[in-house]
Amino acid sequence: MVVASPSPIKREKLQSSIELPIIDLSMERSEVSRLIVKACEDYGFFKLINHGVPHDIIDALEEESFRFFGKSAAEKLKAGPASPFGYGSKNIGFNGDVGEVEYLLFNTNPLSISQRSKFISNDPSKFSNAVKGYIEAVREVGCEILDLMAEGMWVPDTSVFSRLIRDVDNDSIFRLNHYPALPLNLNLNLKDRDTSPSSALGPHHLSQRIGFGEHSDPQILTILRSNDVAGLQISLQDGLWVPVIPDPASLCVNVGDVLQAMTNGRFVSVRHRAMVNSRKPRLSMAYFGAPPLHACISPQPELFTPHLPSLYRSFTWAEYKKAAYSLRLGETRLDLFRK
Ligand SMILES: C=C1C[C@]23C[C@@]1(O)CC[C@H]2[C@@]12CC[C@H](O)[C@@](C)(C(=O)O1)[C@H]2[C@@H]3C(=O)O
Ligand SMILES: O=C(O)CCC(=O)C(=O)O
Ligand SMILES: [Fe+2]
Repeated sequence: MVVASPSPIKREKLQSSIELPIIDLSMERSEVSRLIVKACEDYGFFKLINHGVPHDIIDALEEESFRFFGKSAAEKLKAGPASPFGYGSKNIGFNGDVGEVEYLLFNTNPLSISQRSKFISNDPSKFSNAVKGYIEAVREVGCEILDLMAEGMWVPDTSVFSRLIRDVDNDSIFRLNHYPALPLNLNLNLKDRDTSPSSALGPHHLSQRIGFGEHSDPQILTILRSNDVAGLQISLQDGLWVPVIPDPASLCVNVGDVLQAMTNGRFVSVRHRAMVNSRKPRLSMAYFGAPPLHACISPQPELFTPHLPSLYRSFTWAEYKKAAYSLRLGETRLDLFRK
């Protein structure tokens, strides 16, 4: 029997907020590709500015998302359960993980979005157009970033990564996460105070509650946009969590497990999590670019060196996905595919 996680209240050492590398997509191409490669090697994460996703597309989706999450629980449950697509609350995946989050998960196929929207909105075409418009725009950014990565690593076939998420059979998914603000009684609960001097939690030094527990993303890359509320943290060294400064104008890009394997470990799929630590609700929208199920994933031979031969065995995305979905959120599943 699967047992739910214990209480998500945690007291841990936090490093003060860091500024991730900020990459301006409007800069000169070879410089952008050099900076992206460096960020993916050093952090596995970066922020993208001047990304070209129109503000009205982002605003429309934010508005539609808040409209949905503002509905009554009974109304929202009509869009669930998330098995795997649809509405979910607190339960994440199928293996007992829980967090202070509610979410909508979609397959990025336009037809599937139209059908699902009927259970989500009173104006399904308005909702589905907002989701489709955003996904289309963000996928283009994803393809561009993947091409820039290949160029920056001197991989001759520069579409080797982007081809996988452009494929008509790509298995990409899209997620809207809503982290409700803490109820006032929890916000003021003295026993939840974090007295650690290194706490970066703001003036009240409240202990944090886990919204979305620590994990790496299984896919190729993730593009995440959030409102102006803090919550995302990344694990740079073992046991040290670093809060990411929220910036609604930028997109936060991170390397997924598949890209770590394809780059033979040169890029890192970094563990991250989202906390609920605010009096304001947090909304994040995450595009997870994934290959077709039958696609064969293997490290790029150009990235082998005499000191670093192939680290991972070849596998299909279907094989990897099956392993990921059969394990807990925090599992380091890519290790199962090491040679
Ligand atoms: C516990 C789980 C939730 C998850 C599937 C998994 O079994 C392990 C990976 C989890 C994750 C993390 C990134 C994405 O948010 C996600 C949609 C994904 O592809 O892998 C989630 C899965 C989920 O919430 O269903
Ligand atoms: O909401 C966030 O900032 C992070 C969510 C996340 O990591 C995920 O959905 O995989
Ligand atoms: Fe994630």
